[in-house]
Amino acid sequence: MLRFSQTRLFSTSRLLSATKKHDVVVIGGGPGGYVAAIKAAQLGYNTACIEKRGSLGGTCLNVGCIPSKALLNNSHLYHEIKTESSKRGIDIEGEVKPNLGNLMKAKDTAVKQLTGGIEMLFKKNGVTYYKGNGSFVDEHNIKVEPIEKGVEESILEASNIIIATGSEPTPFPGIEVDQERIVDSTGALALKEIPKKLAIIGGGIIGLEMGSVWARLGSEVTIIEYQTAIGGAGMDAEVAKATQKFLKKQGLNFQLGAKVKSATRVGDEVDIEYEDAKTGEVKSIKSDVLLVAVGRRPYSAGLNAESIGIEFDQKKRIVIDSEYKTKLPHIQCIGDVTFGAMLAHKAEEEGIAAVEFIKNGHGHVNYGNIPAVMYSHPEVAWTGKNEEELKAAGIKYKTGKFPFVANSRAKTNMDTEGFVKFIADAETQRVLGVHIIGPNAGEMIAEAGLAIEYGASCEDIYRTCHAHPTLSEAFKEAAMTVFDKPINY
Ligand SMILES: Cc1cc2nc3c(=O)[nH]c(=O)nc-3n(C[C@H](O)[C@H](O)[C@H](O)COP(=O)(O)OP(=O)(O)OC[C@H]3O[C@@H](n4cnc5c(N)ncnc54)[C@H](O)[C@@H]3O)c2cc1C
Ligand SMILES: NC(=O)c1ccc[n+]([C@@H]2O[C@H](COP(=O)([O-])OP(=O)(O)OC[C@H]3O[C@@H](n4cnc5c(N)ncnc54)[C@H](O)[C@@H]3O)[C@@H](O)[C@H]2O)c1
Repeated sequence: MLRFSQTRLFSTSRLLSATKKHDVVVIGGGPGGYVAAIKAAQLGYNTACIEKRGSLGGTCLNVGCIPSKALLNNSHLYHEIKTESSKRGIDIEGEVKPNLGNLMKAKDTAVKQLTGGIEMLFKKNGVTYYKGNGSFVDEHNIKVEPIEKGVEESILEASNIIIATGSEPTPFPGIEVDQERIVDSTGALALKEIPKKLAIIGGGIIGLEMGSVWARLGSEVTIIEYQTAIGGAGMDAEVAKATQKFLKKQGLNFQLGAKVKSATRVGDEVDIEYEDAKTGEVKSIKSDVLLVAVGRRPYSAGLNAESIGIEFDQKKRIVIDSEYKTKLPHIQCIGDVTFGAMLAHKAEEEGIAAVEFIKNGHGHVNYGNIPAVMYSHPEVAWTGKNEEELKAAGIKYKTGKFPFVANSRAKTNMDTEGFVKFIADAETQRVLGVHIIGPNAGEMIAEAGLAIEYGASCEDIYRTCHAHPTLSEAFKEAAMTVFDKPINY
């Protein structure tokens, strides 16, 4: 009934002439949506993906993972060259200075190449790409309002629909983002000059990654965080403490347990007022730029999902069941706009699983083993459980740690900050969680993921031969320390 009454909104002839039929229509071309679309096409479905940004890849490739990692990598190189060259035996004549224009150009090139690459993959796999805003007309029809001039509006009729509309920065009530002096993560990735002073509200992953970038380039960075620990949700408390310590050594300032009351742009400065959550003392600082990074919230504006009865929870997440189905079983939802960690690889996994549910009636994502990586230097990475979670669940565990200062490769690389920490079941030795601070921790954590997925014990890991001299030997030795003694420490 709904379907017929709502299609009357359009003139019949226009609807018929522009209606295109697809087996699967994906709304949103981010890591969740584009992966789902490619997988669906590979499984033989006539598939379309609607994206309104003008380029594929979503938040991650356009204004998230990829541009931030480009800036993190190159600012790290700059900082290393400037501060470490001479002790590594490289003499540099003249001043080493950042070239912000070229730094941004390198970032933009990476973004362009990778987003363009997805368009190629769509072509290769036969996914039809609609550039425009997708909104529900009824339970099976989606209107595409094109972003390009001269392109006709389309109606897509779909047997299966996957919503993957992502997330957006959570606004801070009363603080207006102008993307110049008061910025969100998108603005922080494109500053026109290096701020002398950068204040950041939020000591989560975005705050710490962007704080690292600009501190390396010369900004005096102050992080104002409401909690008494940094790192956001999921970071093991011991790791969070150690992370704060190394970031402090790198020049980042921290105001923890601090409740921001207001931030106002005054000319070319920002006045920020915050309150010590314990004492109530009100303090203020001035900065040239303020980054607001207090989390992200699900995004579904312009989707018209409410009109067809899609259910939302109080946090505006689309409610789904274990097969990613919304209240309407042919409409699934994945990625940032629904439950779980807001991470690109989590969205990708869900994209594949959702399509497999359509095809085979089963799919799989292990939410207990989604790695998280903070791309500071050293990197911070973890997967599985942290100590706090195991204590709360009453599970008996043992921990073991091996520092990179005792690892031969880290030593030869003069890159010894950090450690590998294992958490294992006290009785069975089964690995429950791994938490790493260290060079290339983001790569190393994949080994932990595999171990947890296959139910490996610490012994399974330390009896596996690891090449010498590699950083991964620290991983092996950390596994040894849980129930045995390490060799090199
Ligand atoms: C600065 C920053 C750094 C990050 N770094 C990392 C990282 O290193 N690793 C990591 O795993 N995660 C990172 N993330 C998080 C990651 O970007 C997200 O978790 C991921 O992009 C979510 O994917 P998604 O497909 O669910 O949504 P998104 O990537 O947000 O994509 C959704 C897409 O849907 C489109 N859309 C929305 N509504 C409609 C509509 N009605 N019609 C058509 N199109 C629509 C949007 O334009 C958008 O392109 C970072 C995020 C930020 C902000
Ligand atoms: N490397 C990565 O994987 C990566 C990088 C960037 C972003 N992301 C994802 O993007 C999402 C958003 O990142 P984020 O850093 O904005 O969120 P976050 O949730 O990681 O951290 C937000 C921080 O802001 C603090 N905060 C909230 N309100 C505050 C207030 N009023 N005053 C002071 N502090 C306040 C919180 O306590 C928290 O520590 C996260 O889910 C993250 O997973 C991932």
